[in-house]
Amino acid sequence: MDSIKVVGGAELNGIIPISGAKNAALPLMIASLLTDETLTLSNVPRLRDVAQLTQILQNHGVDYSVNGKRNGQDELEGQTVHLTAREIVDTTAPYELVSKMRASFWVVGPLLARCREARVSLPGGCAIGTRPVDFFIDGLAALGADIEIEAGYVVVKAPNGLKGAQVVFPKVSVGATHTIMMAATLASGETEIVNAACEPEVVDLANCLKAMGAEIEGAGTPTIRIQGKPRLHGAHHAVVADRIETGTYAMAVAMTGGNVLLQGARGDLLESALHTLRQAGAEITEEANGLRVRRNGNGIQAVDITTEPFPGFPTDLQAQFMALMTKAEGRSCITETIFENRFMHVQELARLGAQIHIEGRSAFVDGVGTLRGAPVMATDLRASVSLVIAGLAAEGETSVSRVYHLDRGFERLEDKLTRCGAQIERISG
Ligand SMILES: CC(=O)N[C@H]1[C@@H](OP(=O)(O)OP(=O)(O)OC[C@H]2O[C@@H](n3ccc(=O)[nH]c3=O)[C@H](O)[C@@H]2O)O[C@H](CO)[C@@H](O)[C@@H]1O
Ligand SMILES: C=C(OP(=O)(O)O)C(=O)O
Repeated sequence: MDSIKVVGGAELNGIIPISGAKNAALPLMIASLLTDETLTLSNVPRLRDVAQLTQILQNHGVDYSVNGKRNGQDELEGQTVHLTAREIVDTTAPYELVSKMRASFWVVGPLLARCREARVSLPGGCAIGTRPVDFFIDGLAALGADIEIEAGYVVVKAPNGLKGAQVVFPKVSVGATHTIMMAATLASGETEIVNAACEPEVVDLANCLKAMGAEIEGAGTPTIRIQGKPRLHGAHHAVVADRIETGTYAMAVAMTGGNVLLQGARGDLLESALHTLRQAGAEITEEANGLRVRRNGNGIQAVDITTEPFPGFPTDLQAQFMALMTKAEGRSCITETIFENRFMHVQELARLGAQIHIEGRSAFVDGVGTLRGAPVMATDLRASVSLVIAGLAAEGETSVSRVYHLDRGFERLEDKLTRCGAQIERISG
């Protein structure tokens, strides 16, 4: 299995292009199931999760093609993909495919809305909590679906089609919001989603659905209203910039020092995280073509954070922020409120010399002067990249194994960091 070798100590200086967001690209690709016309998506990142979802969609009958530019720039740019679900040939999403990635479960909404039935395996995904699907089941039932769980599969049927209704989520869920919003676009009448997720990826999906002919109001607020339509049509949509990749590299620069332009980044998508980074001592400025992050000389201050749904501090940046806090001056308290098991990076950061102890939902990080490189391993995507960030500032060599986690969500990670002066390489093995 491949690993990533990082030799710490170098500052980061230069330009890092920000890719299209994984967490937007995935639901956008799934939206192609809602129409028999072609959905064209540009700025799609080249990631393992995108390849995995492509396989799942192809299994349903989606025709998939890519036409990136065939010149030297191509490898640096997001790809443009065309997805055409002229006919759904199979309404089953099998365990072998769905168990690898949480978001693949979301096909249940479009398949049910378009074909009036679906059989979708219970999902997998990052091991960060139990991650049930009760909100999806209750939401689809509210739209009139009959639902049974059979041998690990969610079997949904709506022989007379879905009917618009009020769907109230007990807790904010990004995936359940995506799924019910997509299903409701083809239901009869109005659907109101109450306590909807406000994440930028929900807004991006809503914008694409609107371009496909859906009528949606309120995306980005806790109440979304959808007027169902008999059919949607093809469209062209560009995937929004990845706010988690943006925050990750901003934290890497805060960690190592230096001066990097995060090209194409949108500050309005991660104000809470940027505010926290400024409090910690990073200088962040908006420029015409992105965000510039600098830290020159000054130390990093300890800051407390609590993860929250958007616009709060994102759980997907918690591990990276913890890595930064391992070298801060003072004690930081990091509280995780979204997932009950998202501190798996703590014991690995400890291998590098970090001082962290956990009390319930909070981790207390006492900054240390020096981290020292070591072999480490992570069990999920953001935890893995937090170890890379720590390795960039550690003395000596850090080797991060289970690189396939990083490949799920970070496009050309080693290349982007190397171009800014980091000593980082992939070791095949
Ligand atoms: C591919 C993608 O976009 N993944 C993101 C998405 O995951 P995902 O959509 O899976 O996360 P949710 O927003 O659904 O999860 C939020 C919380 O709701 C709970 N819950 C959710 C559904 C349900 O039916 N029942 C239930 O109890 C979850 O266990 C969790 O505690 O949002 C998370 C929260 O911002 C991010 O960390 C993930 O990166
Ligand atoms: C948790 C994540 O992904 P997933 O929901 O696909 O497990 C993530 O992107 O950090």
